[in-house]
Amino acid sequence: MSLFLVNRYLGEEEDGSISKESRSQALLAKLQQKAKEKQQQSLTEQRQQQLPKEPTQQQRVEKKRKAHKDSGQEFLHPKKKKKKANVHDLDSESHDEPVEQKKKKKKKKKNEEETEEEDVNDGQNPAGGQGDTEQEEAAEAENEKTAAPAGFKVVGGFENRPVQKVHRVLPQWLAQPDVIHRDIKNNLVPISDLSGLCSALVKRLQENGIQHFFPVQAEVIPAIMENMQRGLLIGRGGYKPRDICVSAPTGSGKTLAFVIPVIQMLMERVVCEVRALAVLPTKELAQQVCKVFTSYTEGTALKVVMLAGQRSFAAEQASLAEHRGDRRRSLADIVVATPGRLVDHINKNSGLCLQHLRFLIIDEADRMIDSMHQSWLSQVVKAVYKSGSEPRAMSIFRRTEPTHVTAASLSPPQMPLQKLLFSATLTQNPEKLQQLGLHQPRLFSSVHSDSTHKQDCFHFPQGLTEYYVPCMLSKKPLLLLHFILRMKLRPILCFTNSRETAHRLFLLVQLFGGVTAAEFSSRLSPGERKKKLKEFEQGKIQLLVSTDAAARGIDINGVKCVVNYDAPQYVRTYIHRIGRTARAGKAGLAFTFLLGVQEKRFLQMVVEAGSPGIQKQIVKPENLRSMEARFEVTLQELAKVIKSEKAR
Ligand SMILES: Nc1ncnc2c1ncn2[C@@H]1O[C@H](COP(=O)(O)OP(=O)(O)OP(=O)(O)O)[C@@H](O)[C@H]1O
Repeated sequence: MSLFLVNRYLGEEEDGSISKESRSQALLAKLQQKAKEKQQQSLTEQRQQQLPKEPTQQQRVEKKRKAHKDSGQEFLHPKKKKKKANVHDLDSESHDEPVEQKKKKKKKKKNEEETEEEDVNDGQNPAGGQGDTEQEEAAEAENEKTAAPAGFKVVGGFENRPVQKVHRVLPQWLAQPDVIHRDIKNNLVPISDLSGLCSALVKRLQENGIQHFFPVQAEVIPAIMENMQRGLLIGRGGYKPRDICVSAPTGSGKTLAFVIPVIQMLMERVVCEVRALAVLPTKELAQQVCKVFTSYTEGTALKVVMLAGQRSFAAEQASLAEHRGDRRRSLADIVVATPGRLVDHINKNSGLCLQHLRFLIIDEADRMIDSMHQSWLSQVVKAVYKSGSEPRAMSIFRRTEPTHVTAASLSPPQMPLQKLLFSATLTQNPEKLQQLGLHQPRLFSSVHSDSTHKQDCFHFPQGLTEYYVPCMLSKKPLLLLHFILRMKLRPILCFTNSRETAHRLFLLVQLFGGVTAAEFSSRLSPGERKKKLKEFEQGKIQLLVSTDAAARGIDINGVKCVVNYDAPQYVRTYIHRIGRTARAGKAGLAFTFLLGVQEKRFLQMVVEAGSPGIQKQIVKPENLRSMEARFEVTLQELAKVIKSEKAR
């Protein structure tokens, strides 16, 4: 039995009498005939396509007939006219003068050539017309050039259109944030107006001199605490609470906006477990936030531990948990950490258990997003959803890693993990924020950005006055000395772009004399840095020359003036640097020294970032003259000091 039946096409006549050869010839002839037909069809199609552009011969004749009628001249059909012209030429040839004859001969020859061309054109002109005027001839010649050779389709008609600008459309949560007032002084809210705060916390606030909440605190604290009625274990209505993003100016009080509600919500906890984790980019910032947490947990059972590498790993480990036999007992409710050290503790299984984590606070969030390549967040999330040692039946509030929201995924009650993001320069780039895996985020912002707004526009502290000082490179140190010694602007926090510049400038000012100065950079140990900051805050140091190590988040009381000795390259750096002054609604001054070549770009950058206005401050050369001689001597001394430093 055959499995397959193959039918072959044998042509229309399935006559076995016809030989194979003649059949194939017949087929070939048929195909050729079809190809010819197709060719002709495509030719007629092309002609038809061009027809609307070119009037038909009949239309042209009609048009001419009408024109001649209007002018009262005799009308001749183009073909007849051509014939007549030829006859006339021949006639005149025999009667004209010899010179004229020559000319006419030449002309005739030319005409003949042209007629030949026309004939060729006629043969190929799809419209089939014969040009009467030179313009028509030119047009037909052009047609000949562009007409497709038979059987080919000419591809074309492409234009160079300008590319349309793509307008950014922000997701609704980013485009329509809960607005925070920028004006602190006129929008203070008495602490008694905020319900839900326990009396111990209110008392602590008052002891720290806080009678009113700043606008950011008045908005964000209730938003974090709105899940409180359900306790820690389930979000409102059984749903996972929304993550919260806060973008508010430098010095607007963002730290207390998360410290207060987190403490309030953890206050009622029964078992000590790590339930809040605050991650900050630097040791100094971790220390600062840890200090605030410690201050407000005083008198409560809550314990705060810092993991930032200030102490040895073993010491940090010991502060996290204690082990009795095979039982582990957590010693920390709130952990404040830098990402590197945190990952170390997670990986080395040092006793840090994050399975009960309720709040993940990401301060200086935009900077933390930039450090996402360290994958600290994915490690934290992994540790949070790690299955515990307790039996499955016991863990009623067992956590599963978040997936798509479905009825099934929502049905078992889960202890929620809520992310709280804070920054003065929070990115509005949804792609970047997406990296944080936010859950139905809610944005609080002092910048109301509609969807068409320029990307990343920020608000500056209201009490801040910005200046730029045009200067020459060689005069920069003198300018700084002029600001401290003549204008008596102190204390000054001065920023340079490198630690070498910071060091030399510090040495120079110290050698010049008349002012107590210090440097703040990675040249110093963490202990030394801490000491310098303290002395600066206490007024023992009048000029602190720093790298960007002190640009972000550092809260130093009483900085009246910030000087950008080196212009910052990025607008975020500028905002954070100048944000070390004019904090908590106070006034402050910011000066930026600009070389001629830097002016245009810098000013444009600052205006685009949303600066309310930066003013020009000119320091006349004669104001610096009296210090110049001393300055020259100091420079020589500086060279010696640096040489000896290098030798060492
Ligand atoms: N309600 C308040 N009343 C009085 N002072 C306050 C209040 N809230 C905060 N402060 C003070 O304001 C200063 C700035 O606060 P904080 O450091 O939290 O600002 P920030 O918004 O985090 O700034 P940055 O963006 O620079 O980190 C601190 O010295 C803080 O003690």
